[in-house]
Amino acid sequence: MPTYQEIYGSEKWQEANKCFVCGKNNPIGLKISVKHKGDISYTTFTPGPEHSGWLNIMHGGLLSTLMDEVMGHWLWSRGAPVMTVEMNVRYLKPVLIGEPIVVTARQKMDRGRIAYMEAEVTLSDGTPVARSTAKFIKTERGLQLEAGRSTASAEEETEE
Ligand SMILES: CCCCCCCCCCCCCCCC(=O)SCCNC(=O)CCNC(=O)[C@H](O)C(C)(C)COP(=O)(O)OP(=O)(O)OC[C@H]1O[C@@H](n2cnc3c(N)ncnc32)[C@H](O)[C@@H]1OP(=O)(O)O
Repeated sequence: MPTYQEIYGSEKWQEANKCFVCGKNNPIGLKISVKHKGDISYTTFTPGPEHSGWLNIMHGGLLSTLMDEVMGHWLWSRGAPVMTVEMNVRYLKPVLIGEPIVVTARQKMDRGRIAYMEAEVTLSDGTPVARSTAKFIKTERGLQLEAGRSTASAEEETEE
């Protein structure tokens, strides 16, 4: 089986990437790009009406999705293929439709197989609007599932 670097690092994958958040070729996706600087990863996003929950307010689930993604990219881009196992989210202020936001993530602690991450969403003037802490597990299980194996056979796989 190819390594995750071979799959996810290749141009071919960039084309095939159907990730709802970062896939450039997902027609209904958010199509964000995550950047990395020092010990943080970040992205920017401006919600449109299609990202609403309450009228004129960005859906909170999408704020969580963005934080999950940027925390995930922090780890992937630093050599750890991971899956999210836990997330806690605090919504501080509503984000209005059309209001640009910045999503930033960093690692709090690396404890072997589990990475403890934190993320924050701010408005462009720096006002915090949401925060998250999360745990990610280092695993290539998602890749095994992607390669067409069943969940049951992936569960039998112990070497990672
Ligand atoms: C080349 C670079 C390209 C870069 C460009 C690519 C970019 C690409 C970016 C993608 C960014 C994605 C961002 C979205 C990320 C998702 O959306 S991931 C999808 C959502 N998450 C999932 O689907 C996970 C579902 N859960 C599972 O599949 C399984 O539960 C898991 C996580 C694989 C764990 O399975 P398992 O290994 O059988 O679990 P288990 O034996 O119970 O636990 C293993 C160990 O972890 C511990 N553990 C498990 N859960 C927890 C927990 N919640 N807390 C603490 N410990 C825990 C256990 O205690 C155990 O510890 P030990 O006993 O070994 O000491």
